[in-house]
Amino acid sequence: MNAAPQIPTLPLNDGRAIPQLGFGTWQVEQPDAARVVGEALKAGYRHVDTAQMYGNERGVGEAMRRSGLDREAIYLTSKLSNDNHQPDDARRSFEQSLQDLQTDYVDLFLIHWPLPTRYGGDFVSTWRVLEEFHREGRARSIGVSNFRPQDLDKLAAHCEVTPAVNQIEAHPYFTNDEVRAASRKRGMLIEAWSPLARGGELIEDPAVTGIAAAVDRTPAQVVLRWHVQRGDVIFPKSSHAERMRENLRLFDFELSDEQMATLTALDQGEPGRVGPNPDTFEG
Ligand SMILES: NC(=O)C1=CN([C@@H]2O[C@H](COP(=O)(O)OP(=O)(O)OC[C@H]3O[C@@H](n4cnc5c(N)ncnc54)[C@H](OP(=O)(O)O)[C@@H]3O)[C@@H](O)[C@H]2O)C=CC1
Ligand SMILES: O=C(O)C(=O)[C@@H](O)[C@H](O)C(=O)CO
Repeated sequence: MNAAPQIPTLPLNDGRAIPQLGFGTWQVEQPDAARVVGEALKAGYRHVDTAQMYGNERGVGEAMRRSGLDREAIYLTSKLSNDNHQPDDARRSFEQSLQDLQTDYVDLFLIHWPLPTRYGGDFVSTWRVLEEFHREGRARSIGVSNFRPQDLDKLAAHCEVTPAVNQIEAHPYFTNDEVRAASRKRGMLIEAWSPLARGGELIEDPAVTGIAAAVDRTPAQVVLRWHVQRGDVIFPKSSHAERMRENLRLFDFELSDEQMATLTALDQGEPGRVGPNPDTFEG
C-alpha cells in the first residue's frame, strides 16, 4: 500500500473535514469494484464516492476490508437511491448500504436527486430521516446532490440540519455557477461531479491542451487543478491505474489567474451538461 499523497482537506459546516480529492465509482461495476477501488486505495486515494444506485457498494466494502487500512483512514460517501425516498425505504436501504460497505458508519450520506415530481416532490420527509442517521452517528455528515436553489430554500424552511455539501455537475463546459453560488451562500461545500466532463471532448479542447503544454501537465490534470483552485471537492473516476495516479498529482503545480479565466470562459451553459438535468431527472 502506497503512503497516501498529501491531499488537502476542506472544512464542512458541521465541524468535520473532507479530503478535497477522492475517487468516483459510477460505472465501476460490482464484479470489478473490489479490484478497481482496491487499486485506487493502493494508488493513494483515501476518499471514495459511491451510491446505492451504482450497485457496487459490496465491492467498495470488500476493497476497504482487503486494503488493511483503518476504517478511519478512509472518507466514505454513499447516496440514497431515487427508489428509496419513502422514510421506511430510506431506513432499510441505509442499513443495507452499511452492511454491504462492511462498516457501521459512512462519513457522508446524500439524497442523490431531488425528484421534483416523484413522491409529490417531498424530499423534506426524506431529509428528516437523514437527520436521524446523523443524530445516531451512522452518517457523520449529511448532504444533498443535484439540489436546485428552490430545493435548498425548501430544506432551509423545514429542516434542522443544513446540508454539508451539494454534489452537482460542474466542469469548464458547464460551470453551473448559479447553483454553485446559491449552495455556497448557504454554507455548503460544492462537490463537482463529472469533473472531467466524463473524459470526452473537454480534455481534447485546444484551450485545455494549450494550457497543459504550457504547464507541462496532462489535460486531465489541468481541468482537475481548475476545480481545486475553485475550492470544490472532486472525485474523478478511472478504471486504469495509470490514470488514477495521474489524477492524484494535482497539488504540486498552479494555474495562473489568466489560465483559470480561460478555462472558466469555456462554459457553454445548458448545452455543456454531460449528465441529466435535475429539473426533469426522476430515474
Ligand atoms: N451525484 C451525481 O448525480 C453524480 C455523481 N457522480 C460521481 O462523480 C464521479 C466522477 O464523475 P464521472 O461521471 O465518473 O466522470 P469523470 O468526469 O470523472 O470522467 C470519467 C471518465 O473519464 C475518463 N478518465 C479518467 N481519468 C482520465 C484521464 N486522466 N485522462 C483521460 N481520461 C480519463 C474515464 O475513463 P477510464 O475509466 O477508462 O479511465 C471515464 O470514462 C462519479 O464516478 C461519481 O462518483 C457522477 C455523476 C453524477
Ligand atoms: O452517477 C450518478 O450519480 C448519477 O446519478 C448519474 O450518472 C445519472 O444517473 C446519469 O447520468 C444517468 O444517465
